[in-house]
Amino acid sequence: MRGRRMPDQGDATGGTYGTDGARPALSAVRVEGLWKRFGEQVAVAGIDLELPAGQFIGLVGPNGAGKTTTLSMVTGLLRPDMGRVVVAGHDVWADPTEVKARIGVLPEGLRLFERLSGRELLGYMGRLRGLPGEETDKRATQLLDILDLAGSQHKLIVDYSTGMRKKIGLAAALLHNPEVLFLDEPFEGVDPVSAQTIRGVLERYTASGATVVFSSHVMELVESLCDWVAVMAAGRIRAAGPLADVRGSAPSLQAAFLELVGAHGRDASGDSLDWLGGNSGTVTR
Ligand SMILES: Nc1ncnc2c1ncn2[C@@H]1O[C@H](COP(=O)(O)OP(=O)(O)OP(=O)(O)O)[C@@H](O)[C@H]1O
Repeated sequence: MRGRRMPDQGDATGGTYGTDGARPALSAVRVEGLWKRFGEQVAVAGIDLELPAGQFIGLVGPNGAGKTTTLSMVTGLLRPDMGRVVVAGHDVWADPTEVKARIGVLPEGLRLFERLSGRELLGYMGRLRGLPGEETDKRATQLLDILDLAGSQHKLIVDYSTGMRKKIGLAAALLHNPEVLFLDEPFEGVDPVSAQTIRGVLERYTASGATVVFSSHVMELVESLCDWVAVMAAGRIRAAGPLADVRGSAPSLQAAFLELVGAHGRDASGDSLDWLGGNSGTVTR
């Protein structure tokens, strides 16, 4: 079986099963019957999902699949139309303070305090999280150092590059040592050296028992990083489970993904783009 193939209607029970079929004792996130509609557009169509704790989890899907909307609802940034989310044992909407103390979030299009320096931002986040000043300073120094931001720590965030913004956002999300870290496209705009650094930090973090949930389009990255994946398309979960189970007999996660999301019939080698390229001739009026 390939992972857990989800039925087309959003009525799966959402359990997570290991390859031996055993149910793990702990789940970091439990999603039940989650729906979100924007006008006529159904962004998330009744998903059920249980994400195991202590794993590196990838949420993958094509553009518009509903990944950001799902992560926003799971992290308490967007209220669902229907459904329930439990993170680290607490209901996200009934018990938001408990949940927010236990999670870190790096959202898509992260808004930062542009007129603070990177170091000041971490100082501010430490206070917000109730950390003692000395502890904040120690952690900030280590994070800035490992993320190669020490040289830019006194620069204003407005002057940071895209990759530097991702890294300072990640540092801010990790500062309070959350149980579960949610990252929306964390590697977008990040150079390969920084990506390797971020990867090292996250691997170390999950090795200590914490959970990372991240969304990405980059299958090679997901395949090399994740222990567990959920594939989403058109607002529904198409498959979820340990990476090897979801990949099944396909040669790569990319191949399995294309099959799962039904990306057939978009072959660009036909004549539908016959005007594109050097041999197409010029348009005459
Ligand atoms: N605020 C909004 N208002 C209206 N429609 C929205 C809004 N947010 C998302 N949508 C729609 O909901 C659907 C899911 O969008 P979402 O951003 O969750 O997808 P995604 O999987 O994160 O896509 P991408 O990989 O391109 O970022 C899309 O059709 C999108 O147009």
